[in-house]
Parts: sequence; C-alpha cells; structure tokens
Amino acid sequence: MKVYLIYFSQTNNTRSVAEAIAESLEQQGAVTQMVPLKKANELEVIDADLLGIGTACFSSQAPTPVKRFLKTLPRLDQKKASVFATSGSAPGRVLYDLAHLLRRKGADVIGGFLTYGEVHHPAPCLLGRMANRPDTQDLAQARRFAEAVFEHIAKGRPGVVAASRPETDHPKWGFYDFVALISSDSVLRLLLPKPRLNENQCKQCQWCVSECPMNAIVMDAYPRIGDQCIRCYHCFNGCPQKAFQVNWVPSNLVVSLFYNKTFARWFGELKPDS
Ligand SMILES: Cc1cc2nc3c(=O)[nH]c(=O)nc-3n(C[C@H](O)[C@H](O)[C@H](O)COP(=O)(O)O)c2cc1C
Repeated sequence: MKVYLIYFSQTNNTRSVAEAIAESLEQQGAVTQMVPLKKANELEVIDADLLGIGTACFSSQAPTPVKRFLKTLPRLDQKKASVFATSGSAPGRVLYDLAHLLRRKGADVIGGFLTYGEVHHPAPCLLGRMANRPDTQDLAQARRFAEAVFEHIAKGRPGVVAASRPETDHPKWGFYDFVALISSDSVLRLLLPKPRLNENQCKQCQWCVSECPMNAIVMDAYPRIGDQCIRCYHCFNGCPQKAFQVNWVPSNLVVSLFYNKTFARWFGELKPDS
C-alpha cells in the first residue's frame, strides 16, 4: 500500500503525529512518503492508495493554506483518505473541514484523528496552552489510529474506522464551531495585529519570505508583509533574529474579555501553564 502523508505544521506538533502515523503504517508494510504541505505534489496524491492530511488547527478550523490546497486537488474518485489534526482546547471544525473538502473531490474519507498540541500562539493572555502535548500517550493513540486505518483498507471494510472522531463526518454545533464560521481571514485581520519588522534587527536572511504559508511576505530592501497575512505569527515566532514585533494591547483586551471568559466557562478555570 502506497501512502502519501501531507502535514501542515509550524511548531512540529502535527509533524510528530504525522511521524507516529507514518512509523506505524510502515511497520505494517505500507510504503509511506511524508511531506510538508509546501512540498506536496499533485501527482503523488493521485498515485497514492491512501492519502493522509494532517494540520494544526487555526481559529477552530483548518488553516487557509490547507483549505486552498485541498480545493485545488484534482478529482480523487473513491481514493481512500484519512485526516488528522492537533489543536489547543478549541478544535471546532478542523477535522470536518479537511474531510468535507476531500469528500467534495470524491475521496472516500475513512477516518479522522484529533489530539492536543501545545499552543505557541504568541498572544500573551491566551489560556489553555496544553503544555508538552502531544505526549507519549497521544502519539501511541495516533499509532493505534494508523493501525486501524491500515487494517480497514487491507480487509476491504466499508464505511469509516471505529476509532474515527464523529466530527469528521458531521460538524458539531458547539460554541467553537460558530467561532470557526465567523472567523474568516478578513475578520481575523481586523481583530488581530499584524507583525511589524524592526529593520535594525533584520539581517535580510529571507527566512520569513520562504516560510510564510500564504507567501504573503515579499522582499523589498527588507521583508514586507502583504495584505494576505492570516495572522498565524509564524514569522514572529520563527524569525532567527527575532526581528518582528507585535502590539498585543488591543487584541489582548478582546481575547481577555471574550475568549478567555469562554474558556473558563466551558472548560473550567484554565490557568496559564507555561
Ligand atoms: C495562529 C494560531 C491560531 C490557533 N488557533 C487555535 C484555535 O482556534 N483552537 C485551538 O484549539 N488551537 C489553536 N491553535 C493552537 C494550534 O492548533 C496547536 O498548538 C497545534 O498543535 C499547532 O500545531 P503545529 O505545532 O503542528 O503547528 C492556534 C495556533 C496558532 C499559532
């Protein structure tokens, strides 16, 4: 069985889950190729017996670059696919987004797996950080999920694997599912601050230009962030010179008043744990 495993991961949580899944599939005899989204290739997708797509959750949904990629895929008539995601406490529609877009292309989505991933979103006041996730148990669960997917295909079973998360097939209608519906990129651009470059610290290494998942950073004399920025803060978090700055004051207010209150109401009094 040929498996093509694509992952979108900025702080390596989803990548660790993808590695655990790949390892488990290989142990069972599958030939697995694992690639980051930016390097994913349509021809390999078509060639695979099983397509795996994994992502970090942004704003309780699948990040825009992942959705865009899935929308541009060719027809996947009855190709087996499985999806997985890592998130903080509010995964919302992330699994459904992946499965729904794959099904629209005609894929046969046989399972969805979700686990926690430590949150590195730089907004200082965000609660629910899920420190050190995914941990050994989470990764063991990911391996078991991969075993179930492999067995399902090998034995030619119909439908979805028993271990699949129900929201892979039907969206839930909880609070964060609504958050996902209203959190379009344009709303996030209004609510969240854009990173700003401190030119004195920038060494023009162009790390941010090559890493931006939206290809929204272009090089003038210095990197310039364009209007396509989705506020993922990958440039801010990852810049080797720490040359980006963000003014959190206005959005801290929004997050503290609205988001953290909701966390507290729905999940108990979460405390910053790092
Ligand atoms: C910009 C951004 C937005 C996020 N939004 C959410 C969210 O709405 N709900 C949630 O549960 N986690 C959210 N997270 C947390 C990530 O989904 C989580 O940390 C994930 O494991 C990161 O995966 P990665 O290390 O593979 O990039 C967000 C993280 C970032 C950076």
